[in-house]
Amino acid sequence: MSDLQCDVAVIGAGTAGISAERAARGAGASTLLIDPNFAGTVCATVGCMPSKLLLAAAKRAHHARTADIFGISAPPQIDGKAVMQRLRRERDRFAQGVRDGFKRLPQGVAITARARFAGPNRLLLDDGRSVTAARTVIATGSAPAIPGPFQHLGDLILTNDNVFELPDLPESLAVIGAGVIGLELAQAMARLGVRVAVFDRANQIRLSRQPAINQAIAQALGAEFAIHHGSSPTPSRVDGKLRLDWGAGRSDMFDHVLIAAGRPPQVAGLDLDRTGATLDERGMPTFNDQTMQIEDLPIFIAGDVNGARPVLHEASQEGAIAGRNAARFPQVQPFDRSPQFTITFTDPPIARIGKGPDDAACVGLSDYGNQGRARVEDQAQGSVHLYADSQDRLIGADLFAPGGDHLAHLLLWAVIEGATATELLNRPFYHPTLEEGLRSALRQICRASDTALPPNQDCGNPPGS
Ligand SMILES: Cc1cc2nc3c(=O)[nH]c(=O)nc-3n(C[C@H](O)[C@H](O)[C@H](O)COP(=O)(O)OP(=O)(O)OC[C@H]3O[C@@H](n4cnc5c(N)ncnc54)[C@H](O)[C@@H]3O)c2cc1C
Ligand SMILES: NC(=O)c1ccc[n+]([C@@H]2O[C@H](COP(=O)([O-])OP(=O)(O)OC[C@H]3O[C@@H](n4cnc5c(N)ncnc54)[C@H](O)[C@@H]3O)[C@@H](O)[C@H]2O)c1
Repeated sequence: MSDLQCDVAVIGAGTAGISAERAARGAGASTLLIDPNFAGTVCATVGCMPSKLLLAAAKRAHHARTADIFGISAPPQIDGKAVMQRLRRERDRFAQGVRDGFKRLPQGVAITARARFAGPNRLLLDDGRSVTAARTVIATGSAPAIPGPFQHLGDLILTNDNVFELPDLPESLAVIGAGVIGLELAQAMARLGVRVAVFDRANQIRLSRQPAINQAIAQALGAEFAIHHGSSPTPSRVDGKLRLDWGAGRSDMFDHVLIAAGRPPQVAGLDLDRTGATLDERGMPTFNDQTMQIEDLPIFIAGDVNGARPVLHEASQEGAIAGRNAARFPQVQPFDRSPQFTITFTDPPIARIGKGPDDAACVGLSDYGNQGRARVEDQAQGSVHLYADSQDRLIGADLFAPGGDHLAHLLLWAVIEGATATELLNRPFYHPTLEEGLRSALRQICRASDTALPPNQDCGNPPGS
């Protein structure tokens, strides 16, 4: 079979791979983009977008169910088939957009095959062809880990790969893993009327660096569905349904189990040992996170597959850095990376920004349990913890608060700008907004760091702020 040649081969046509190929080609390299499916990215097909579509339906149901507090009664009728149809209709539009992008690639760039290394400059494709590539970008993503006891349960098992294909909502769902995927999908399903129970082997929620926030998450979400900590239940199939046993005689039956127990990098089958890279006990190479280069090899690694920052905007940026550097190799250029930034789209959302409490000289707390605008909207719960250095400069935040996905962006941008609490307090806060709630935390930081409050701003609060 034929041997293909290129300056830069990109393995994996997900978010990181698409971005890497574009950057390498933009920098003048001849490229190949290799993927067995070209079905669309994980984000569009089975990740970010369908999960947010399910959460959006759940939010509508929740608002309708809780409207009576406003004097409005609208008990929701949930048509599970229609919920899943709308999800797939919208999801398919996003996925089609990605596939349309593949059609616009220059002829011959997209290679439909699975690749593995035969050497640092040589790839073998599963259709018998081979590729001689001066440089390669690995962008093969991650895949759900299925704990051993669940591996033989056949159609009772769901992961993010097939849960969005359900024709109808199940009546009951067990979820293994109280992490990001587990809690987003558990809350969505529960709000859509599914009986949900979440199991996690850890003794507590660990989504936040702030223990008080982890407790608040457990309390708030635990009021909507059962969360069993410190448990790795044993599954069995009984009369076509799933039975879970989790010690001390406790057991329950479910229609399905959704596995959300982490997503390890997809490196199996890549034969990375043929690249000359030193691999750790998990088979992972070391790489520079400012250049995405593996050691001093002509090989770069971007996106979930490097296991460092497994979220979309990072995959996209890492792909751009890797693709550009692959094209320029050996003149690779380091790029500054932005602070850590993750959002879990529960209601309220959970976010981590920048550095955490261990690096902070002072901490400011805004309690959203009685915040004005949050009360107006019947969303008053949670808190924002802001971290600052000794000069009252913001370095990070942890939050679980209404509007948290938006607040998190403001805070991240303030951290990137190096803004101080005083400077932020000196900016206008419209009334009544969720943003106003941040002022308590900012004022606490000014006091703790012995920095003056802005002299031209009132330090009181308008009613309900
Ligand atoms: C349910 C869920 C919800 C999520 N929600 C969010 C969210 O709201 N916000 C957010 O920021 N992130 C979210 N994420 C994470 C985000 O989806 C990922 O960080 C992102 O998709 C990673 O992109 P990637 O390019 O690294 O991998 P992928 O998009 O998975 O691409 C990897 C590609 O590599 C290909 N491949 C694998 N092996 C080979 C091989 N040997 N040869 C050739 N090709 C190969 C695969 O076919 C695939 O196309 C979510 C993830 C999941 C699972
Ligand atoms: N909003 C977002 O940005 C978003 C949404 C979904 C997914 N993601 C990405 O996907 C990644 C994977 O998400 P995830 O939720 O699968 O992983 P995770 O690491 O967030 O959570 C996995 C959980 O499963 C538990 N667990 C593992 N094995 C277990 C077992 N055998 N029994 C019981 N519990 C077990 C762990 O203790 C952990 O709490 C995330 O790290 C994130 O990067 C992001």
